[in-house]
Amino acid sequence: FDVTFSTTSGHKVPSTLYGLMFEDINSGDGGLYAELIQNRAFQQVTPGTSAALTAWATLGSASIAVVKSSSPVSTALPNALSFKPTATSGTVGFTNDGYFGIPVTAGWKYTGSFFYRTPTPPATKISSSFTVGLRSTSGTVFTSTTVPFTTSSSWQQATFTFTASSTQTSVTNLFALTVNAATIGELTMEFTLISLFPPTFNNRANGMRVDISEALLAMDPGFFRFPGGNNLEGQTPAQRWAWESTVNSLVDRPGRLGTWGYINTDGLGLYEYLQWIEDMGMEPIMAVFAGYTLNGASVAQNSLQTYITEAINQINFAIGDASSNPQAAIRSAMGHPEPFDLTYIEIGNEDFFSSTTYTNYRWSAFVDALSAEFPQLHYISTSATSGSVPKLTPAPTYWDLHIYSNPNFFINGAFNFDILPRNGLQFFQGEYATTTQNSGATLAYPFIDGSIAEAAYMTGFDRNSDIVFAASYAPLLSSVSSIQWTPDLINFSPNSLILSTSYYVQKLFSVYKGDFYLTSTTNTASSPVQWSVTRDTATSQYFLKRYHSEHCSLHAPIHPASTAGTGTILTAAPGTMNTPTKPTAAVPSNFSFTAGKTITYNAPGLSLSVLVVVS
Ligand SMILES: [NH3+][C@H]1C[C@H](O)[C@@H](O)[C@@H]1CO
Repeated sequence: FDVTFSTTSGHKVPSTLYGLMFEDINSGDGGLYAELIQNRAFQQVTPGTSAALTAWATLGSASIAVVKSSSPVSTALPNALSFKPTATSGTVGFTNDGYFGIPVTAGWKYTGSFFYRTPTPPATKISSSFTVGLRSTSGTVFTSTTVPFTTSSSWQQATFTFTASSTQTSVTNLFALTVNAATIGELTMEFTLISLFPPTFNNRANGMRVDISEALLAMDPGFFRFPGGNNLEGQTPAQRWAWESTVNSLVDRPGRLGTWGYINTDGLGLYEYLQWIEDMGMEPIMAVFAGYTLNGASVAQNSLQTYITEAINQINFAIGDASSNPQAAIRSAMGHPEPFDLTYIEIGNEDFFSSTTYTNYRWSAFVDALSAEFPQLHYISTSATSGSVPKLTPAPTYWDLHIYSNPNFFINGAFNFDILPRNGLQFFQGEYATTTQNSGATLAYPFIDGSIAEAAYMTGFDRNSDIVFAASYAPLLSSVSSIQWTPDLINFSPNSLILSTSYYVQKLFSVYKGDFYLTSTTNTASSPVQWSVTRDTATSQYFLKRYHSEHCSLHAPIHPASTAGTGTILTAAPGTMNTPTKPTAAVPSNFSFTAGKTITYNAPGLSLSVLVVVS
């Protein structure tokens, strides 16, 4: 195929063109959010049930149960772990097995804390010490430290650190809190908010996992859509993601039964999201609950004001003036006096499942009220997973559309945006992924056929980035041990990541998006080769991204001076996927080539190549 491209005509590429969509779908607690202790505060559990003790077990001669504390540590955290030795000597205590394991990594400084009290302290106070540490399930202690205590009926908070001196290949490890029974006899003590963090990204307290953050940072992501997705909505209004329950101290956060059927601690709350997004250099696309819930119901028009006010307060938490606005004052007290950067607000998620209420009143009620309060922000309307541009009043200027399909759809869809009107409406491909094979078979992990098909579709995002301002694969993350939606861009275990073939496609397009799209000859839809050419003005590099579904060569004239070029190619045999057992079955490789007046480049089928030349 001959490709010619202009070095002058084209259009700017928005910095937000490629980014990340996130919600807690087996991906927040135990994933991006770095807390290592599962069920750390017994949130939203029923005392006395075995489920209330998820992840906890006794160690030695002791008994434990979750109780409703007679004097809770806070209103938000009414429950506590009641612990009682059942012997008067020996080491006794309890353990937590983490989120499907706990990594022990040499050099890591772990930071922990817990609240404790003695509901009925002895007349003569007892002073002793707890030992906290990490150990194998067979009792080998990898690291530990001691925390002195004196019995008291009021809650005390202990803080501690310890450092691991070895790296354990197994993650089947335990956090243990023990005490010498000889010192306290059969005394009942209560514990809650028992927390342990590894090193976090940018060393933030209550922060995010380093390896996941770094893998995402390597994608040069332009934006971060949060907190959902379905997890924004909940099954009922009472179960929605309510921002106010996710801020202030961890003792003030009750947690909630998330949309995906497990309890969210909300330790990853609005502040942590915004701080991490800022640390990662991304633009937030912050969603507000808009009155549609996943039981199919919509909040009635005359009951919306509560949620409109909640959305206004959520935005003020992010960008309000801390000296005059109470929600902004919470942000300031948490450590960020200055407003966060915020431009985009999404009103709801996939609201066209509600058929009429978004069109009839919910969109206009929210966007009229919010744009009156915050005229400087951009408001994104949502859609169902397909469908035409929504008929909304006021007409949206930004529209989020989602598509999950098979390789053929994405290969045939490379020109889907070329035919759309240039009338001011900006598109956000907020969720997309190859979820099935062309046969319809579902995918446990992305596979090269689907990832390369996504690349064909993404050449369309480059070419139409005058009206496509953002695009993100979904879902972004999932634990390998607890999965509800496949495939995912990245899967993770407690100490490893599986970067999928689609991860590499997203990374190549995002890292080489440049800042200016150069008009080039194009192919036709469903062709076996699609390409896009962009330029990075600062480095005067040209990026030629090419998707190949079959072997062919491509000739591209390169303007003066270029002699040497560097390239990256992702290719693999049909059906190849990166999995927990074969995490690097398909990874990109780099090469160099001689540039000149033209480039002749042969690429195998099922490949994505990026050719970089300096003009
Ligand atoms: N049903 C998908 C669409 C919704 O917005 C997400 O929560 C789900 C997984 O990405």
